[in-house]
Amino acid sequence: MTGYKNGIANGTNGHGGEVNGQTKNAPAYTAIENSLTKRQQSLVKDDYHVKGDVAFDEMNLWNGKLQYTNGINGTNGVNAANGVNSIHHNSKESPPSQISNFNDVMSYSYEIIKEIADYLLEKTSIRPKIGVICGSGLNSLADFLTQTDAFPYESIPHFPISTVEGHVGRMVFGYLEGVPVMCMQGRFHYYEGYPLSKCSMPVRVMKLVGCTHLLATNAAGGLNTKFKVGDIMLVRDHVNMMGLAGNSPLQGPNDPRFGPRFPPMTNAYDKELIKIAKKISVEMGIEKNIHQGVYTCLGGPNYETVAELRMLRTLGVDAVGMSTVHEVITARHCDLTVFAFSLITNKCPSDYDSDEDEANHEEVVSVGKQRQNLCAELMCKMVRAINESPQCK
Ligand SMILES: O=P(O)(O)O[C@@H]1C[C@H](O)[C@@H](CO)O1
Ligand code: HPA
Repeated sequence: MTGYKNGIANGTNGHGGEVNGQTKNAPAYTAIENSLTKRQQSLVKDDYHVKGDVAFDEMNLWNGKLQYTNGINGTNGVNAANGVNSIHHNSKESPPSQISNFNDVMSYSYEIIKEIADYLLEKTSIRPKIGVICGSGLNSLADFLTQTDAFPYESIPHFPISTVEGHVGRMVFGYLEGVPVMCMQGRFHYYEGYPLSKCSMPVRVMKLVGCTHLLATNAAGGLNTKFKVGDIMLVRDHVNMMGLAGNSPLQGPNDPRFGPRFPPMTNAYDKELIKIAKKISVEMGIEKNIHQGVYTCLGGPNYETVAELRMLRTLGVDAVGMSTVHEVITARHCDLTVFAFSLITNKCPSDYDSDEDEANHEEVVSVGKQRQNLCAELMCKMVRAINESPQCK
């Protein structure tokens, strides 16, 4: 709790935020806490008491420089965390002069990404072919790796930190089914305050480290009424809602060393790998629990309204989450072959009288844990199949 509590409390000790150009003292944590309903309190407790230190410290890291330019900035919105002292400090990351929800591609130039890749390659002798991203509740996929070298994100130069419960926050190199892989145990989300280019920056690191494939997993809400909680959806395609609204990880100057200015996306998810996954699901006897479908990523962190869920269904979306799409776009831009699956952790109600529980992160993480072995088995078999495919040779 220290991070959140101290952070806000420091605000009252003369370190206010600035609202519409006026300095205001931040309210004490207890005042905020008291104004919440019991249910909100428990959600806040879960989110901030577990990871809050990290989330707030990450903000503190940018102490004095924190400016959201996406409609909430110092001049017409909130300029928070002025004067708040940092508790933990990721000294490797140079403070950005501005946090923009639009983009900071320039802060992750080819040279910086190469520096990160070289740093990792210097510290491990493993040379991964496949990059894996673990979704919420699916961190234990990395526990199946052998001969591991693990790097907490705060130890990697220029790396952000993962602030979400259920995301460990480290890059693990090792062998899965004898195949060299690197695995993100915890990813970065837009709602954590990182621009999309920063969320998907590790995919470019995977590329420069030598990976040819990206395997991404996520937790998602099931819109397709055929999907049950615990089922797996092989991602056939996505609808890039955030991109349609003008927010892309590729926004800004294009560096052709990564890929072309205008990359196609019609074959974003490799068809052959989807076929292989279906075959594997038959071998595993879980074909009834495996579907194919369309995923979309929304900005979060709130879950969707009924009207939004209805709209998404009308658009042909089968599962909704808060990640993956920008990672896949970044991967395809630099010509990684992509396979992704969603674990359906909750159903999405389509009417106001639904007796489904409201979506909540505890359930998401808990279903992830219940299905982690199944997901890991599928992942292991996919890695083995990819390694045996001519593409990977
Ligand atoms: O990292 P993923 O996409 O698996 O996590 C999903 C989306 C949010 O981060 C979280 C919501 O419960 O789960
Ligand atoms: N909506 C958005 N993201 C999610 C959901 C959901 O219902 N479940 C898990 N991640």
